[in-house]
Amino acid sequence: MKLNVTNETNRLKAVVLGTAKSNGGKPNLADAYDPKSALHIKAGTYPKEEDMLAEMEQVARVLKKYGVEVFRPRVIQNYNQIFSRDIGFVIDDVFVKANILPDRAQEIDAIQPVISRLDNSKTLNLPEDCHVEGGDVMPHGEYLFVGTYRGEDYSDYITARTNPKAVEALQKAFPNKQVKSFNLRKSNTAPKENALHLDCCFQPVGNKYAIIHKNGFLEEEEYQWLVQLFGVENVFEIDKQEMFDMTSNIFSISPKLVISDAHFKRLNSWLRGKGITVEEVNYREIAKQEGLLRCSTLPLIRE
Ligand SMILES: NC(=[NH2+])NCCC[C@H](N)C(=O)O
Repeated sequence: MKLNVTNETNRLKAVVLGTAKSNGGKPNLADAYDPKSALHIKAGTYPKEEDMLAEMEQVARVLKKYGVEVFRPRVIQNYNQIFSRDIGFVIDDVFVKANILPDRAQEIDAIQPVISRLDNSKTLNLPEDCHVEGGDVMPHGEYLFVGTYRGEDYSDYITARTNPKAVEALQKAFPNKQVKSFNLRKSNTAPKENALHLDCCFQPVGNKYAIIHKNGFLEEEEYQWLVQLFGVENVFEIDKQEMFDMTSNIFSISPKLVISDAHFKRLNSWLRGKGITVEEVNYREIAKQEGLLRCSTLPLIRE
């Protein structure tokens, strides 16, 4: 299989879609690794497997409708495998294995059948002390955008998943790309103050647009840099509640076609106004675990 991903929106050909099968049910509060899951565990509203399964089937159906080849992970019993995005990522024709949160380390085994189809020279393992998850990594033509957390207290945050060492290693591994990193706001306890990954507060869409949440960025100038790159008139700014709802975490099948949540009324009508077709699904239960459509997909081939 020849991989190819150079941006977030080119016509999608092949993708891994996570699975909610045997996801292990409601974790103990102490075992939650993001604040939004913790909130729902406490409130007694943690999502049920059957509901999440049904939601993810809607996405599978849309992908198939548009002729996308869909791979699913092998099911590991009682293990959360919904958010395939984070376990690895494709940059150009290279598959990079993520050095993910130890709680999620087994997830990669489940896509071994996909990895084994790749040329060995086209897979990359970063050194163990380079922490990185796919939700923080976005190729964008000549650029590689990477969400990170640069604070000295990095290790206090279970919500900080990509460290500056990984940013450096990615720059070394992809010398032809200009790596642009973004210091993201982290909170272990307040989901509205937590940009868990870059894709929780930013994502390019269409051929020149982007969705963004200012408060997700710790450095004003890094936020401004993105706004200038896309042009202020092409940027859809979302508020705290919208970030909490995961509004930046839609998924592009092509520059003219996205999968979005039916509840994102404001975003969806803005997208349609830009000539983009919006396939709506219901992903409200998945969203309770602080991830959404981008997080549950791992693109392998885009045109
Ligand atoms: N790319 C993403 N934003 N992924 C979301 C992952 C959510 C999952 N609950 C975690 O904390 O790891």
